Amino acid sequence: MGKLKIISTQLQDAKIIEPEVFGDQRGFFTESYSKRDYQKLGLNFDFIQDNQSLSQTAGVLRGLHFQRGESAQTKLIHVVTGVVWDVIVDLRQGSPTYKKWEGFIISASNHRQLLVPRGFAHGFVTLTNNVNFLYKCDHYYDPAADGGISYCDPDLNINWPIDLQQAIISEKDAHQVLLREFEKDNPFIYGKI
Ligand SMILES: Cc1cn([C@H]2C[C@H](O)[C@@H](COP(=O)(O)OP(=O)(O)O[C@H]3O[C@@H](C)C(=O)[C@@H](O)[C@H]3O)O2)c(=O)[nH]c1=O
Repeated sequence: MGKLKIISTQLQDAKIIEPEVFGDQRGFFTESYSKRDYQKLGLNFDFIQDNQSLSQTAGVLRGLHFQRGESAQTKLIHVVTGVVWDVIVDLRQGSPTYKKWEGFIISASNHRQLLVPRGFAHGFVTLTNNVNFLYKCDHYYDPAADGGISYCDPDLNINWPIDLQQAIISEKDAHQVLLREFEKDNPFIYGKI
């Protein structure tokens, strides 16, 4: 059992969590997730899918992604090798932080976890080679509800800490629509809160 530190962010309901890390001459040990301890902090989620991605080089940009409506996912993310700049955007109409974004350094060495609430878009860019990125989700992958918006949407104006011309981006993410176009076709990405 380790002590968890929970840190608020500028965005409503999004949290940074710092698990206790026990270091010794071999390296370290940490409980990367304990349902019981998270529940004690009011982080009461039923995580049912774990995902891992490897990004082989610095400059890989993934996002911005979310699942719509009933299939929306809470994500609990962390990094086990390397460093990312992670960004979240509150897409919940009615939220006091609707359409605001915030970025965080999440790395293997800072052990930080980011709790991304349902109704948020999520993305990251790798700042080192060989980034192993892990996240838990509380809803299964639902390709029919898969949603994405452009990482360079001028209405969001995300200040990515890299040269975007050099970024390595999937075909899908290179062609994501702007939030305002997405919302025209899908008036309720998540619903009003
Ligand atoms: C997300 C996901 C993808 N896939 C498949 C679909 C596709 O063929 C392949 C690669 O998917 P993508 O290109 O969407 O992978 P990626 O761009 O890494 O997508 C991820 O990006 C980050 C930012 C997130 O927030 C995640 O929720 C997820 O959307 O994996 C699954 O089978 N299950 C899943 O849960």
